[in-house]
Amino acid sequence: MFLVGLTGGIASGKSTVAKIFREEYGCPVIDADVIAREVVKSGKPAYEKIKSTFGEEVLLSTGEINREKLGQIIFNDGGKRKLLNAIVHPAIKREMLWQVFWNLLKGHQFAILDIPLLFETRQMLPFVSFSIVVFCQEEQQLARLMQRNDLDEEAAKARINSQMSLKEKCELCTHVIDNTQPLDVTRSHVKKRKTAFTAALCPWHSNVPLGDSRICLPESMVLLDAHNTAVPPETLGLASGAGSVVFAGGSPSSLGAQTFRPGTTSNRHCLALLVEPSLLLRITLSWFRKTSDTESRLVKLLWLIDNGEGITFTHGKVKDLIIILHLIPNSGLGFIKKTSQVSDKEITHILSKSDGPQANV
Ligand SMILES: CC(C)(COP(=O)(O)OP(=O)(O)OC[C@H]1O[C@@H](n2cnc3c(N)ncnc32)[C@H](O)[C@@H]1O)[C@@H](O)C(=O)NCCC(=O)NCCS
Ligand SMILES: Nc1ncnc2c1ncn2[C@@H]1O[C@H](COP(=O)(O)OP(=O)(O)OP(=O)(O)O)[C@@H](O)[C@H]1O
Repeated sequence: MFLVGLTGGIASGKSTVAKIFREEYGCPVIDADVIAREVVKSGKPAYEKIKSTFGEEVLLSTGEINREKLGQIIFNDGGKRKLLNAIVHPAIKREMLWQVFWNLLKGHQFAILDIPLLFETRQMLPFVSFSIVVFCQEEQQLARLMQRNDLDEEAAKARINSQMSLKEKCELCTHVIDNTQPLDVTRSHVKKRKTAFTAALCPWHSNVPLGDSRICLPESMVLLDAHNTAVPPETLGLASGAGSVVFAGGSPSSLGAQTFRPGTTSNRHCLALLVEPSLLLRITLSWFRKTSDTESRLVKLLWLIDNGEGITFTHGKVKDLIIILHLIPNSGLGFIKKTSQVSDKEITHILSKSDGPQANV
């Protein structure tokens, strides 16, 4: 599975384009604005922090956040905006990764992440393989924003100026969708992009971008086991291409971090086995089936993804089957590591008995 970041300026047409992807092509769209509303609902941790940081004056009589009031504050004060972002953005990122994971389980080959601040915060940038900027002219943006939100020019400009300019974003993205014309023209641009993304789907392992620092995950990891002896060359290539940090060691408790030196084969004591997402999925699903407490397991899994950590099963004679669930652009899902003696059949058997992760790496 790969992810496509959809961004632009305020009111440049992201939601309009996202709707076309979703309704006309059935693409899953994960919308940061929608999530941003969910995570600040009354009672949620972010809500409590907003209340204590900004005071009761940003609440409605119902107790919910007064979005208009909070908007007036943060779009006119960079310091306050930073405060709000620091409260809300981690929760948005977490929920986005959660939804990405669900879409993966549903078998979607790619998902669109609609993120207005993709390039400003850069939080989700490491996860996207492509980025689309929805572009329109400055005067169109201003007019559309004033009309849609019923804002005067000054208020609309404050919102526009709180973001990176559209021109700058166009230089950072991989694709631009021109939304300066009537919607039918925009629709035809979306169609072209959809076709390009579908064409980008190829066997997951041959689709890993090597050496492109912009779209590789700097923090992507491969887990290596010091007791094993062989490193498949493609794994080395992948690791070095992705600028990976490699963890090496003999057991989960003795795993120590060491930086992988791209291009060297000096770290001989390891076996990192890449498997197709379908196998990973089967393993993951078999794990979920075994528990009535699926939700908390998923939360934990998400945490592990979020933190780029692994999961260790310690059932039976195999002690170090380690599954790394780490989203790698273009690559499917991540890495699985197991000891060389274990066959897939044995893994299935072990997992059928396993009661889930016993220790985190
Ligand atoms: C300030 C809030 C309460 C205003 O709510 P309101 O309903 O008026 O606007 P809405 O949430 O629909 O956002 C509209 C657009 O404003 C822009 N925007 C929103 N927050 C920000 C921000 N912190 N910085 C710059 N632009 C922003 C985006 O382009 C977004 O699409 C709300 O936007 C918010 O909670 N923002 C912080 C969370 C955030 O950064 N959201 C953007 C998604 S990453
Ligand atoms: N091609 C177009 N022609 C005319 N109006 C358009 C066009 N595209 C979008 N609009 C209008 O412009 C406004 C902003 O569009 P939209 O809500 O899609 O922007 P957005 O980038 O998602 O905004 P935000 O950053 O606030 O989430 C809407 O009222 C929409 O109907």
